Amino acid sequence: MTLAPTITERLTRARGDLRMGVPVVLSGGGRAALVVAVEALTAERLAALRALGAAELALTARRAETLKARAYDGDLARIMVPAAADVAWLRALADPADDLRMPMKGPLRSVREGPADLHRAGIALAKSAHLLPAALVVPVPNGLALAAELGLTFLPLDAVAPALLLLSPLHEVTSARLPMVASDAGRVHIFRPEDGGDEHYAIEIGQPDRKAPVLARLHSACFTGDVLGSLKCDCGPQLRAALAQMGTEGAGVLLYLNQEGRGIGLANKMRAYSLQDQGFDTVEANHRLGFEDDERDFRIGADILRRMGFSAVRLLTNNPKKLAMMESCGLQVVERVPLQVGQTAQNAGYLATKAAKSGHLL
Ligand SMILES: Nc1nc2c(ncn2[C@@H]2O[C@H](COP(=O)(O)OP(=O)(O)OP(=O)(O)O)[C@@H](O)[C@H]2O)c(=O)[nH]1
Ligand SMILES: [Zn+2]
Repeated sequence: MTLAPTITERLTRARGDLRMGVPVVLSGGGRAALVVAVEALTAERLAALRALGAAELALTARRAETLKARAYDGDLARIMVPAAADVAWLRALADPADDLRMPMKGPLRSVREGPADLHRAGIALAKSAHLLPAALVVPVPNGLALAAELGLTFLPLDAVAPALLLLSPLHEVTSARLPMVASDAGRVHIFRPEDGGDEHYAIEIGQPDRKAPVLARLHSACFTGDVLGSLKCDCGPQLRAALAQMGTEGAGVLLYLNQEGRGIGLANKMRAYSLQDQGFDTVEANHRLGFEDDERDFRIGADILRRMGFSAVRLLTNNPKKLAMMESCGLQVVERVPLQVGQTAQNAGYLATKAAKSGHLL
């Protein structure tokens, strides 16, 4: 039935549901479970969920490590939720904000038996909704009937798992001329993903030759650096220096990718900043929150460049992962153009950590 939402469209709905605290139904391998993001869970919903059965808390192995909980499933841990546990207990396990003030949260008992695929999908969904990567999972006997009865989004795992890995196709919505400080000959293109996710922007300077390597920059959104002039990172100066170099050369493309906080979203980045004020570095802070160092999908940048007609780039970056990803997406990187600007007393530690732990080139 062509009017029914596709699996990708249902995933987008599911992200909205999770952000509101509404459970979704995940089903696969003859099992089904209600899944809700801990960050948005209310006491009323928790009570209603517990009336349906025993709950398990799915956390990433990164978060479990800080909590000293066993992660029998490799990349994640399934924590048994005691009968007396309330929303505050669950939140404290999901959110590291008070870890140092209240380090003893256990003893935590992890589930060892049975598959973790529904839990894994729940965590992936919470991450993609830019919520803390923690999901409450309540097994139910008949997921499809329950979803129909309660009007919940129903997600079959065999379709969801591959869809979560796919890059949603993007298309250009519109473009317009934009004279800028860096160049009079600017044009902003808006690209929209078909899955209803965040739009991304391409800022084209001049009229770059599609047959020659283009001076290109993949810039990830940084509200604090780009807009507020934060001294904690180098994003704002990098943004302006990249545009200035394109202006001087007369041609280039800067992609402004809405992947705030290396893909974890602004709220989680601010949580990471609070942890950094407690003494953790940029990588440790991500891990304590349950994220990997870098959750960005650089395929988006390669896809947009290709759609604009480019096949080779001179890439402005210090990040070797961006170079590797461009190449693996079929874009030839003929040159890495270093972009070292904006060093401050406040970001020296941040830049040193990126060089030491994330392989950034100096
Ligand atoms: N999670 C997290 N994100 C941060 C932090 N500081 C900056 N960011 C984000 O990191 C991203 C910076 O991206 P880029 O400018 O592409 O930096 P990069 O990966 O170092 O690569 P190049 O600048 O190309 O060398 C932006 O999305 C920022 O919002 C932090 O401490 N934690
Ligand atoms: Zn920044």
